[in-house]
Amino acid sequence: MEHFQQVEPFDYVIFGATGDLTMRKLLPALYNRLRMDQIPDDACIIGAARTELDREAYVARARDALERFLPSDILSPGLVERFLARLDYVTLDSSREGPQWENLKALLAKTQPDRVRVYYFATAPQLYGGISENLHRYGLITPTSRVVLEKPIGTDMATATAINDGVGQYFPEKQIYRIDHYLGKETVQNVLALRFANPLMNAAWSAEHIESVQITAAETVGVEGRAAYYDTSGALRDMIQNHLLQVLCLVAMEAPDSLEADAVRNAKLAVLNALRPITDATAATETVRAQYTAGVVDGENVPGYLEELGKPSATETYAAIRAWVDTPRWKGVPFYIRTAKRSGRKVSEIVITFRPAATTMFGATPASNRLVLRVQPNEGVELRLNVKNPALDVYNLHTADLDAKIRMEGGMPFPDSYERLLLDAVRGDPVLFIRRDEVEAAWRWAEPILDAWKHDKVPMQTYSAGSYGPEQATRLLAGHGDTWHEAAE
Ligand SMILES: NC(=O)C1=CN([C@@H]2O[C@H](COP(=O)(O)OP(=O)(O)OC[C@H]3O[C@@H](n4cnc5c(N)ncnc54)[C@H](OP(=O)(O)O)[C@@H]3O)[C@@H](O)[C@H]2O)C=CC1
Ligand SMILES: O=C1O[C@H](COP(=O)(O)O)[C@@H](O)[C@H](O)[C@H]1O
Repeated sequence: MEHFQQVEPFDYVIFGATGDLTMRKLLPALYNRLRMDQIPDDACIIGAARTELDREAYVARARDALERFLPSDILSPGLVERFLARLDYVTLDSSREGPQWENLKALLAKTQPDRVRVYYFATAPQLYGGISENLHRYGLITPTSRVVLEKPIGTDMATATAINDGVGQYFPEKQIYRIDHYLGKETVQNVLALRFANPLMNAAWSAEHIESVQITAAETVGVEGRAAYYDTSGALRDMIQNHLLQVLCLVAMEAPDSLEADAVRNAKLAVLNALRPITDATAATETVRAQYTAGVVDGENVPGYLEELGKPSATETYAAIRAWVDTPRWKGVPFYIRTAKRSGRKVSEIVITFRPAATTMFGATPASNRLVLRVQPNEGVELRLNVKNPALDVYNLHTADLDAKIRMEGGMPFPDSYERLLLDAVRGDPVLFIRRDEVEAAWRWAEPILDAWKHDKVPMQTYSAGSYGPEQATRLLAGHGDTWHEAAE
């Protein structure tokens, strides 16, 4: 099915319907797709949470959320009413059995039983198994049901296994959609287009021509209202184990046979399985962890992480890792990954540094070609080339950047990544969702790093809020003669 077409009628049940994610991301995303005429008028969206609310009260909350989180120019009163008319709500403690489930059953019984049903778990992951069990107990899992699992899928292998087993007992793997919103980003999907639709790139995409790869996701925000969650997570679990490893997989994988979900997932899995383990013995040389201290971000004084938290903590808000993909294609190529809260700039990007030309023709060695895939903001692709300096008669080189901006038609903003993913679950297209074995392979690599950190094999560094991270992260690259690419303003 074409992705701009209307999807078939569906029932979307959101567990955690009063929460931050639903209000800030899910309802606005669904509204936007209704606005683009991708959601049919007989679709139903049912919120479920413990808070006692009737339908009207929930609709009022949803209206507030749309007004708060969507730009006013896309909020037309008629469309908002059309969207809100699709909503319903059940008060439900989803972790317990009880008569409240019959209310949900009654709402679902209003539509055809063979309609697509999406159960979206936007609540604490410890509840996922119990919700699945209750959906089964009350006969709500149909052959056309799908379940979308929000991150985090565990905090380590054991908890991930428990979550996956809990859900997997009632839903077969093909009905489970583990969301990673980075895969919903257009510019992340573009990695495959750039690599495999351009023979020029494809031919140069290996250790023979590539010297190093950098993957950065830095944010200016701190932990905002999510300190309780974040302090049990930290930068590695929050961003690297999932989002940045997924990006790394797309950069490093072999060409899949097709864009079918399992072909792409198998290719990603092969990369995860080829990641060189980082052990207690190597963690100190291959990883850096740090916490931000007070500083200035976007011209404003901000407190340090520990002050914000109000208690001591060993949770990192910055992580940098030198990873190695042990396949013939990537022999000797470091993959530098870093993520930060309270960084000097919000930027997510992939930087490919090519090996310099082996020529003495121009005197000095020409600069390395560098390809920057700007995931966000200022989405685009930039290629640094060596050209002759036209101001001089002699062959003096300087660099020039080819800069291709990736823009939506009419200058519209990029759709939020949740929009595409929410409807892919309705379409039954899992290609941008994570398979269980990928989650496990990612934990297999990440967990020993977390263990080494827990046992203080790697000292906790600090960095000022508003800076680009600790000095030790600069040294991580300097050993290989590399420097971090800091995106220009
Ligand atoms: N917020 C975000 O930006 C992101 C969140 N996530 C993930 O999404 C999930 C939800 O996060 P978030 O919205 O921030 O969390 P919130 O704490 O804001 O919301 C949790 C929701 O779960 C409901 N809930 C809690 N216990 C039960 C229960 N026993 N039965 C039914 N409903 C229950 C709460 O409602 P009530 O109290 O009324 O029951 C509330 O609606 C988490 O897994 C989180 O890690 C992932 C990425 C980003
Ligand atoms: O999953 C998460 O991602 C966001 C960053 O997402 P982005 O699309 O703005 O790059 C991060 O703030 C949050 O801590 C994390 O849980």
